[in-house]
Amino acid sequence: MQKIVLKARAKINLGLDVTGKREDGYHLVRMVMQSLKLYDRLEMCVIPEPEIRIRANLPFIPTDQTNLIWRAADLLRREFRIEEGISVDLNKRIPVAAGLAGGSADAAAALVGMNRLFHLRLSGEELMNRGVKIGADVPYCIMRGTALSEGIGEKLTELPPLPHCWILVAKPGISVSTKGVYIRLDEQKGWEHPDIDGMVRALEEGSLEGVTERLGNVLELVTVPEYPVIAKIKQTMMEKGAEGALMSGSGPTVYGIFREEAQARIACSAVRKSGAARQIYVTEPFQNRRTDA
Ligand SMILES: C[C@@](CO)(OP(=O)(O)O)[C@H](O)COP(=O)(O)OP(=O)(O)OC[C@H]1O[C@@H](n2ccc(N)nc2=O)[C@H](O)[C@@H]1O
Ligand SMILES: Nc1ncnc2c1ncn2[C@@H]1O[C@H](COP(=O)(O)OP(=O)(O)O)[C@@H](O)[C@H]1O
Repeated sequence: MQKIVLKARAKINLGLDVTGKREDGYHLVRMVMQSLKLYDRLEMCVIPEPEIRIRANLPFIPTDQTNLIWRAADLLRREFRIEEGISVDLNKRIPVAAGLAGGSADAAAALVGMNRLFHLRLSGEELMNRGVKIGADVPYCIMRGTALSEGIGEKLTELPPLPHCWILVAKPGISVSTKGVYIRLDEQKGWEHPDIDGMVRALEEGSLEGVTERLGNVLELVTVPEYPVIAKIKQTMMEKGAEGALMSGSGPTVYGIFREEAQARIACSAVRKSGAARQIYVTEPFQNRRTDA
């Protein structure tokens, strides 16, 4: 049986602005997205039984229909009337419910895997159109690299790569609901919008400083007052030499951007010592777009 291995990359939001709301409750966003080298590993193979079988290395990851991998496989199995089943072995390394799009990245990888295993010949764009039915960030997780994300997350524009740097990600041991954070943002009277256009220009100029001085995420307006640990981690990272630090997505993960690996590692030890987070990784931007959907 043919077996394929895929890497599902985590993402961070360098910029996240909310500009409106659709009638179905989804928010209109303007986000600068960046993939990370941090990844989950998926091993996929076709099985004769008409089932979607998922196994995961961590006990708390759902392996039933609520797993986004299951939904991705089911979507293509139904559309293409595939009779065989699929087995997926998930090795999860991306912190879960963290604002790092781990589930969306897994779903994106599963779509790509199904496309290859069953020779469906769908283009990247065709996969992205299906991906958004699973989650707003799935199309971006198919594209990867540095991108501007608009609409609810499905309108994507490729951007020049983030200049090389080191990224420290730290997830505090709290859980926040993405839906809840967006709903609570609606209670805010208005907010200062992050300079997304300026960040795009900085990327075009290849200026890391231009990016780091514009890091901004309006969802922090909801989470930072409620969870002081987020501000605490940001402060520790800044004190240890980060060029900038921000919460990713709906949180609670905080990342810091460093010019040198050694600084990132010192900051990593400081965050660990402070007890503010246990899941902490030093990683780098991942810049390869998916060319082989
Ligand atoms: C906040 C972000 C930023 O990149 O990332 P995460 O924190 O999830 O990583 C995304 O907008 C999350 O995208 P994703 O997690 O794929 O969203 P979905 O599963 O489609 O939606 C979860 C819930 O979030 C809300 N939602 C999501 C996206 C969006 N543009 N507007 C919304 O209001 C909806 O209430 C929805 O029910
Ligand atoms: N493949 C998956 N990996 C992780 N979580 C998943 C997956 N499929 C479904 N989930 C569920 O989705 C929730 C959010 O997961 P995740 O994608 O890691 O969050 P976020 O979008 O905030 O990064 C989890 O609590 C989990 O129950």
